[in-house]
Amino acid sequence: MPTADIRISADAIRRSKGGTPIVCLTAYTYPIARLLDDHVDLLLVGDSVAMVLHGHKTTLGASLEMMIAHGQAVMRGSARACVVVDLPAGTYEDSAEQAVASAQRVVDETGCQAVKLEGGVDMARQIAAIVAAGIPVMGHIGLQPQSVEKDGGYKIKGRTEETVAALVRDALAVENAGAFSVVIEGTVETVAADITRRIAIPTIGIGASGDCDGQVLVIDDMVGLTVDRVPKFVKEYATLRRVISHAAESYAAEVRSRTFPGPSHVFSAATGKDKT
Ligand SMILES: Nc1nc(=O)c2c([nH]1)NC[C@@H]1CN(c3ccc(C(=O)N[C@@H](CCC(=O)O)C(=O)O)cc3)CN21
Ligand SMILES: CC(C)C(=O)C(=O)O
Ligand SMILES: [Mg+2]
Repeated sequence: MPTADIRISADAIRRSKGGTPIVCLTAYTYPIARLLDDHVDLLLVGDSVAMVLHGHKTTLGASLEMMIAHGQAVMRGSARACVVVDLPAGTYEDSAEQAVASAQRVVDETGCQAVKLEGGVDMARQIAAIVAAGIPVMGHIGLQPQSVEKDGGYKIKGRTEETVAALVRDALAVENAGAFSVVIEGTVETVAADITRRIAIPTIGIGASGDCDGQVLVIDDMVGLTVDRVPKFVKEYATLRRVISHAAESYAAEVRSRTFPGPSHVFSAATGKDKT
């Protein structure tokens, strides 16, 4: 079990701009949180959980209940990392009141350090209201997966002058609304680097720029567990697909040949180990 409950706060993340890059990964489960907690600054319970663990086609399959259940699992498995939980689509866009109610429920039921929501100028009121309620907010601009249907796919942002200007306006709006940091996803590299220089809160890049103040990846992508095609910006540091497939192949062969269970996996009457 995790011991010391001295977590990195959202404010500590905010103050770390300009220092060592911020290390962030998504986490959705207790064992993965246990394994990552020693190595990262920030664990993001992303709404990507709907796709990665639940098999939904898009992140629009995430619900507040799903995010809370995974947020609780990640909090149980971590002690040190700052834990941020995504607000899923349909739980914050309508009004500041709806956004505060959803954020408050996530924090009350999980104990996480902060929430994240997608949007810039269009969500500034929601961000400001959640911050005013005492809950730190991480912004998310650029490619916004919750807008995949409106956008007609996962399209890289900032390829035209107008979209570059819109990205800068979004970054400034998120900063001015009081967010402690902002994810920049799927943008032209120079635009993310430029925004990083222009705002005082840390930028966390994903498919954005090495000049961002930190980086994030989906954990299953990073360890090579994603079975569907991974985005171009992913680097696989392991190939767990292969490890799991080989383990299942060996297990199946041993069950069919009656090699498993072996003598050490069964209980004999003599030792009494099978008595209850
Ligand atoms: N496993 C996983 N990892 C992720 O990083 C991730 C998800 N799932 N699901 C939600 C979003 C979607 N993501 C993506 C997916 C593809 C591109 C991408 O490479 N887009 C190309 C092709 C666009 C198209 O097909 O039209 C581009 O050039 O824009 C970017 C981000 C990132 N997020
Ligand atoms: C990849 C990050 C930024 C995310 O929003 C998610 O995993 O849902
Ligand atoms: Mg997300």
